Amino acid sequence: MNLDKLKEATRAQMPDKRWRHTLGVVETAIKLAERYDGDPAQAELAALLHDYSKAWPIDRKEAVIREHGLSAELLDNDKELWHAHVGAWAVQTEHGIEDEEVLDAIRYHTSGREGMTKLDKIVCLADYIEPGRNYPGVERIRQLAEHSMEEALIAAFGSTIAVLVERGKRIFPLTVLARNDLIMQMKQNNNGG
Ligand SMILES: Nc1ncnc2c1ncn2[C@@H]1O[C@H](COP(=O)(O)OP(=O)(O)O)[C@@H](O)[C@H]1O
Repeated sequence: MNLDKLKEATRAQMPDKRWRHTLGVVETAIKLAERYDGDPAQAELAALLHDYSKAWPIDRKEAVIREHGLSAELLDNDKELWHAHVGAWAVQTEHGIEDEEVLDAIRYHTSGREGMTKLDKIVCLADYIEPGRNYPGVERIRQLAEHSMEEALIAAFGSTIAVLVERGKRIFPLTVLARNDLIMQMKQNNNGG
């Protein structure tokens, strides 16, 4: 696999603004991998590809979900969640990406999930805190990320859930499960020393 070709192919899927965001996520994911003993090359690849299908027309994303048997549950939930699953399918199909950890990190980067792997955490958190992000509370999440990915993600998921509640929108339950699971992990780590 040629990383430069993959970069060009990814860039071609999206407008410049989304590409700048992608580069910010790549930079941040590499830093998090270095800080938290992850694999920087794997983090770079997953971050590069995380929004691969974000800018695709909604009909194209829906067709992939229907025609290729992706989680049907997605169709009943916020369309913002679709690109993560469709993106994992697309990079596997179009570019032969077979690293399941990379595919899962792409698939769950928006919602999170229970039992998040280190790579899931790196990509999801990098997406929340890359330098181009500017939303209320982002500075606190960046600060938490200096010492704990789990604490930072608990705050990040909390802020997403709060915004959705504020707007009267439905919440895809996986994010609640992800946050609960991270809180449990923190408690166990604190008790276990
Ligand atoms: N649990 C959830 N339930 C419903 N919508 C969600 C949930 N988690 C995230 N979202 C939606 O997805 C959006 C996240 O998109 P964004 O942060 O732009 O992701 P990306 O990195 O793919 O650009 C949020 O604005 C929110 O509307």
